[in-house]
Amino acid sequence: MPTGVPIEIRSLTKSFGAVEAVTDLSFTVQPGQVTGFLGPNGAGKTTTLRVLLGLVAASSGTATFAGTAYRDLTHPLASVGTALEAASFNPGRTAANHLAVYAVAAGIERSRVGTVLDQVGLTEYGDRRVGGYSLGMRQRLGLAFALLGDPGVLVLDEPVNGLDPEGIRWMRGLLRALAAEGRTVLVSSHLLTEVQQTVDEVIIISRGRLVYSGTLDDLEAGTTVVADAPDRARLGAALRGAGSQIEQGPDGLIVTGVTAAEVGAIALAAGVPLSKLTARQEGLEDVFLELVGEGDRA
Ligand SMILES: Nc1ncnc2c1ncn2[C@@H]1O[C@H](COP(=O)(O)OP(=O)(O)OP(=O)(O)O)[C@@H](O)[C@H]1O
Repeated sequence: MPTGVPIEIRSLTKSFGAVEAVTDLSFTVQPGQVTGFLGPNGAGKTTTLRVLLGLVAASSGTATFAGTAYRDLTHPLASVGTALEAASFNPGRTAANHLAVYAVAAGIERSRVGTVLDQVGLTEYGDRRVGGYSLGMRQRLGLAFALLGDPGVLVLDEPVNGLDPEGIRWMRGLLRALAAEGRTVLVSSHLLTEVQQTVDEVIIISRGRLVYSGTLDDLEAGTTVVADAPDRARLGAALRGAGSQIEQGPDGLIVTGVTAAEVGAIALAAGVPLSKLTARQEGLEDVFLELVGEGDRA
């Protein structure tokens, strides 16, 4: 059984002329779990993955597999399986033919072609030309290619994009099973909801910088407090004075970054009687949008 190694991104910066796509980015992706690599469009996910896979050079910093750069891997396809977005397959060739060509070139047993087609549910379509494939079938073929060398690490760019709900459920099961075997599985997406039930860990970037790295559970624990007082302005001033972030909500002040008990204590200390105090679990997507600075657009 292939075992995964950590993916290590260290102080990675990548500029394209005047555009800094990735800035001083550091994170580690551990084996044995599915990690989501999240951020809105243009956040720098694809750039990070392209540097990791040796497709573009970093401006500074490193992106390695346990210290080894992709180009220095002895057997790349057998170590790291990749499916980048918009993978291009010759439309005139069949899926089985495509995979066989790659297998032969990489010295991988031809029997793996049937195995991976089976793994991704394309066995009965293996002899059809890829030109007739739906987006979802192309995604499955991309994954079949990634699995061809039975690698310990999988790097997948937007793998559920284009899949129907049934396909997403299937992909979730497969990725979780691959991680449970000890592989390192990194899955990028611009939608947290799309991968929410698939990932254990999340890395969130925005404008090329890390904004969150940790478990999905910890991310979910973000709470908001709604508080109100007959004298709302005084309550607002007291909370602001204590360093809390507040905004006007329909039924009170929405306070972030503190617990309900802390809001109560701040109000008491300021001598402001409260008329309302409730802790509200934020929707996960709200937390995500807040982190990436798109809360206003939610
Ligand atoms: N080859 C390039 N030349 C110039 N700018 C680039 C190039 N590649 C990416 N960028 C810029 O770098 C930034 C990050 O892009 P990137 O594609 O990495 O983001 P992303 O998070 O993958 O977004 P998406 O989800 O849309 O793919 C963007 O501002 C993009 O315009």
